[in-house]
Amino acid sequence: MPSANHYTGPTEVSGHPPVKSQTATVGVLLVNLGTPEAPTAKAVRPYLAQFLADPRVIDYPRWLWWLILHGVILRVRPSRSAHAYARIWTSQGSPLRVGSQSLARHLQAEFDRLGAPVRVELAMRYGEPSVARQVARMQQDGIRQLLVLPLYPQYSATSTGSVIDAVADAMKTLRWPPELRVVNDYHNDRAHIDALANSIRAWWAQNGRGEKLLLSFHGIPERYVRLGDPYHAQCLATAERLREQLGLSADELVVSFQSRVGREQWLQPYTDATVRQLAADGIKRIDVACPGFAVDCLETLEEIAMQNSDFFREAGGQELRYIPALNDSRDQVTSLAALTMRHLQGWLAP
Ligand SMILES: C=CC1=C(C)c2cc3[nH]c(cc4nc(cc5[nH]c(cc1n2)c(C)c5CCC(=O)O)C(CCC(=O)O)=C4C)c(C)c3C=C
Ligand SMILES: [Fe+2]
Ligand SMILES: [Fe+2]
Repeated sequence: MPSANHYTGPTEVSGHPPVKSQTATVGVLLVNLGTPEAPTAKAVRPYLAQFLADPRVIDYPRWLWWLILHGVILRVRPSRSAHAYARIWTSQGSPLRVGSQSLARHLQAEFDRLGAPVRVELAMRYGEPSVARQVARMQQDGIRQLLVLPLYPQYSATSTGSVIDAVADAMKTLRWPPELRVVNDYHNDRAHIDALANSIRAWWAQNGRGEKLLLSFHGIPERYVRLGDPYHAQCLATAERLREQLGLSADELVVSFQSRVGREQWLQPYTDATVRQLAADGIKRIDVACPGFAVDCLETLEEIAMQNSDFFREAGGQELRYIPALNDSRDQVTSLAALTMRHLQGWLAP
């Protein structure tokens, strides 16, 4: 296809076989967190070892953290986590992997439909397929312009920042790296907020509305925010935009932070304490959405839909209903395609 991306040369370098003429396309690399290969302690251990050794995730002095990680955490957490993964594992594998792959396929189909010469691939920050593997593969296939889209709507150094590190490391290994762009966040993107609002409205139309809508975001240590991480502010901004779009009063919407690990203070209010408090306040039915997760995973399907649902009922509530993530829905695909096209400006022929 003749376009700004049509790469034809060099066809011959003196003394070397001709380089095959090929149509180079722009590459879009979706990156999600990663997930174990199986819901077993044996498979969860190396996943957690890589994840929790990342200094972007836990910034304690390396030697001290190494002792705690290998001496304590990796002895107990893998079997506990494996048990949680086993509750949500599907016949096709981990929901995070299955959902992310499906989203990548749908996004590729959308670019094909639009006639945009864009190649979409998926990488995992931890585990396989790694960022390094996918970047190298795309470069070998002639990708000369690469847009990285971390599947995290809100920027945090612990998530998006860590993806940027991995991409930078991958680039270091290439003699001729592609031109590079990175989507930092899309927490306030209009089409994204519309997609979230539409999915919640559609879910209410089918299931009725609870007394409160709880938006639960993944937490991070509160100290990281004090050091300059914009994550907290971006979560609150997403929640506020969503509240406006849904036409809810401040009282009808509650924001909380989940998935705390360790003893430090994380962003508050905590989700588990919040659902218990709502039940103690006499609320019988709450709906929970997790707008920080592009795709359903352990943290939504197990921690929210199972664990926190139990907490709510144990504290006197009747029903906690989880509203699924956007996953590979039409709205998610079109909003991410539009976001991507904006970031590709100048790389695609008009
Ligand atoms: C220990 C520190 C952690 C920080 C900081 C953190 C930030 C963070 N995580 C996500 C997204 C996901 N996290 C997931 C699982 C998960 N997260 C942590 C720890 C931290 N996360 C652990 C140890 C785990 C593994 C499971 C467990 O043992 O509890 C997942 C789900 C993965 C899956 O396989 O389904 C996601 C997604 C974000 C967005 C974020 C910062 C904003
Ligand atoms: Fe996490
Ligand atoms: Fe969790």
